[in-house]
Amino acid sequence: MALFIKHKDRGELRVHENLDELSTDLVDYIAELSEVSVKDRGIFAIALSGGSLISLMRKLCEAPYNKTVDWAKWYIFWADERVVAKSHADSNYKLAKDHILLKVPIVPSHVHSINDSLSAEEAADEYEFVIRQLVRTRVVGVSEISDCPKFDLILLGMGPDGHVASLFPNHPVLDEKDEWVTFITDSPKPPPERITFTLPVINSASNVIVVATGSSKAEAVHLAVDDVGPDSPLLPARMVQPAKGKLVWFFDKLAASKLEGSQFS
Ligand SMILES: O=C(O)[C@H](O)[C@@H](O)[C@H](O)[C@H](O)COP(=O)(O)O
Repeated sequence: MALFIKHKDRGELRVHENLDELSTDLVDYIAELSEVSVKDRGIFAIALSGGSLISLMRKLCEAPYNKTVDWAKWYIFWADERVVAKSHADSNYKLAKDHILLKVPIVPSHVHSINDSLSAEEAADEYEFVIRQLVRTRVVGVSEISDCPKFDLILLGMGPDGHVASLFPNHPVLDEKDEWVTFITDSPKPPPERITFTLPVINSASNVIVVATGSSKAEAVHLAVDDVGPDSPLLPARMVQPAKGKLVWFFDKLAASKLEGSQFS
């Protein structure tokens, strides 16, 4: 049975028995956030990442969600993207398109992916420009506490090194304060060229979900969530701290096995 825990300062932790249970809870929670956002703003602006997260979201294409979710109100973005052609197997856009976007009635003009004919730097600049236009028209909300966009939901996976989006440990882009979207050309996880939302944008969202599964993530989950003290490495996942928004972690038992209390091992 799943265990839901309110952590004193790291948001809500949801630990699941297995991937099937996690996936069911994840899509149910996303559908709930969509409903609330559509009721409040008439829009659900959601940013995706790549990795296993997308296959864990596939139940959204099935009953009841394929009929009950207000797909026409969804606007899709990417929290990070690999700078490759949209038809390339490494493209986060292609991953989401093949598994989800083609299978639900999302309005094609609401899907905002990067321009794959540009360099990483140009693609990041242009993507930020696109988001700025959509903030101006309030398709994307605006944060009350920063000049950042306020996405209704940002969905992140986490690597075994604790990276989220394309924010890797000890990389200088972790310090980026001014840009909304930036680029890297030296990603330790291939492919090397990527664009990514910066931490101020992630931390201005109304809701952030981080999904981590499997035993290879257990140490990073411990470092990202537990009170490990200042001498431990500061992982990008630990720097995910929405100022006003709600943070929810979705783990399976393996990823949660090194969390303090170790009731999950
Ligand atoms: O572009 C990417 O590489 C992804 O956005 C990346 O940040 C991913 O979400 C994590 O690496 C976790 O991936 P897994 O869930 O597949 O381990």
